[in-house]
Amino acid sequence: MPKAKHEHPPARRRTLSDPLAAALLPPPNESPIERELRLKAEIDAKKVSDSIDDMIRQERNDRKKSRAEVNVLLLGQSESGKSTTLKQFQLLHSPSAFHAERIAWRAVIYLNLVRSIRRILDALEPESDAFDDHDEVDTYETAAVIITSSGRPPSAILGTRVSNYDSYRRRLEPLVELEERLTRLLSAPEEDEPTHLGPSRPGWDQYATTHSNDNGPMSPRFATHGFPNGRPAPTITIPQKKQSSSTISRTRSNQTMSSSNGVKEVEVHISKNWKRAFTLGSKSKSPKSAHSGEIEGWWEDPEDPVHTLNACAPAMQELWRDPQVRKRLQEKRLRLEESSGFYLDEIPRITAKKYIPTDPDVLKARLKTTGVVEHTFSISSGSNRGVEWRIYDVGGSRNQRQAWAPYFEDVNAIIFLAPISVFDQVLAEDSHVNRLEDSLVLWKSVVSNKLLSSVNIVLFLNKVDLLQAKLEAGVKLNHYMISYGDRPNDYEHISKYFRNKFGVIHQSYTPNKERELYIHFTAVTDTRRTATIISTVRDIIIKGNLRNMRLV
Ligand SMILES: Nc1nc2c(ncn2[C@@H]2O[C@H](COP(=O)(O)OP(=O)(O)OP(=O)(O)O)[C@@H](O)[C@H]2O)c(=O)[nH]1
Ligand SMILES: [Mg+2]
Repeated sequence: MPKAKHEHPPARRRTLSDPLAAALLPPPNESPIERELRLKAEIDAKKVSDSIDDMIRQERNDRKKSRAEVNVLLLGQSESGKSTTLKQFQLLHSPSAFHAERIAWRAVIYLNLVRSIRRILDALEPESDAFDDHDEVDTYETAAVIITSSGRPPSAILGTRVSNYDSYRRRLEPLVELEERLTRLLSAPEEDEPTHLGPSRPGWDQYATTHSNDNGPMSPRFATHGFPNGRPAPTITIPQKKQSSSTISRTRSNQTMSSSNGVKEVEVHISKNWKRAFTLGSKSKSPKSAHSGEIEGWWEDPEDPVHTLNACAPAMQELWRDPQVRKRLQEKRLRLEESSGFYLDEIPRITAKKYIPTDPDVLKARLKTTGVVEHTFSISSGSNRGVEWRIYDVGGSRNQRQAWAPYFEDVNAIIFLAPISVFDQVLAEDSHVNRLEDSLVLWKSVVSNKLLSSVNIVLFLNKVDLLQAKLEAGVKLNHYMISYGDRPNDYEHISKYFRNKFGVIHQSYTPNKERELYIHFTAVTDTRRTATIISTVRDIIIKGNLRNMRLV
């Protein structure tokens, strides 16, 4: 029943050209008794209307409950740990699917390793010092290069010479071609900056499975050139939901634009197809069969990258362990350990012919997200039983952020990731912007967003392991954040400081003063620790959701 019909007629005069207004006007010459009866009838009618409204609301809530659906959006700058958090959700709630995909991460891990080696070699290059000024701040994707040469001691500028440099270059030459090959495999050939995945060389094509493409249209490359074996091409799969084609093309063109700033990196849209494409389907069906040796594996294929890696392993190992190299990296403030460099400590294992990525390897594999990746799973135990969770993982770099807004409307909760170890780093996409400052600005814009006012927000102050390591290495926060003053440069004080800084922004800018903010210190690559946090977060989200539904 339309509400307007039961409201008391307002005192102001209504125009009689409005038939509804005319109908609601009190009859002319109404007696006091008639007026009393009319008002009573209106009050009764309003009661009926309200009870109908209540019923409708209840029905809607019941419907929501029976669907029991929770939409969670992972937000935060690039490299904040969103995709890693999604992997942890997968590992916790669909472990068999996660494990089935492990082998597909091999290419990414290889590329991460090869890029780390290349970055070391570049850093050792004697001429590189000549260009080492402010505009040359290293902004490679997985870079952990922090600051510029300004203020460095002259010894650092001149640099330690690595006596075996030429020999390393020569012995590791095959990796140059391998890096290109892997990049092409994981990228689209027609774009300067890779944005999606696809085998690009005949030797690699055979790694694709013959599954039909169940996840979207053929890629332009497939349409133009075709693939042998009628194999489907992996495609960018930005969910269509609420996204017009213009949004999608805008996303794409922005991705291309970002290459113009000289930042070369692999951007890969994680899709089922991509994972299938690199499951080495025809040769090895699963890690189990590879172990059991029932069927021959990729290691018997001379085209497989493992052979180049395996052959270069001793040289890689020597390079990484060379004290002169370590010294030079220190001078250049290159902290590879913080990014994909962790594979450098595991060279023999990772380059082994029958290497199968472990869970921690997959969690550490770095693959930049473009577009929005959706992952759905049901929780089969505890108070969340039967709830369908839909988690959206977005690309966090600046040119990706315009794709977030369409997801704000339906979201129940946001997990915002702010890495707090990055206080001395600059953005990969803009070397003039401090990463932590960028996170704070982004945080402010999310918490102040009116569309999100009733959305539960959980803040992950992430990468605390790296923060600890950095502080232990003597990096001073107050060199980068003057406001920190002369407080102790230890984890306890600094973590509190960050908690407070983010908390105050929420308090000051939230449009909903009732909203509680949940803050966790996280290292999302750590499975045990993250599993506990995830289960707490799940409960918070479910409770908050029920509370919100009652308020509908
Ligand atoms: N040591 C450590 N590494 C982390 C942590 N969180 C994420 N990483 C690593 O940081 C890198 C970037 O993480 P991602 O999850 O890919 O970052 P993202 O937010 O999805 O980045 P975009 O897709 O570019 O938006 C990966 O190599 C992760 O393994 C952490 O808490 N500790
Ligand atoms: Mg990501």
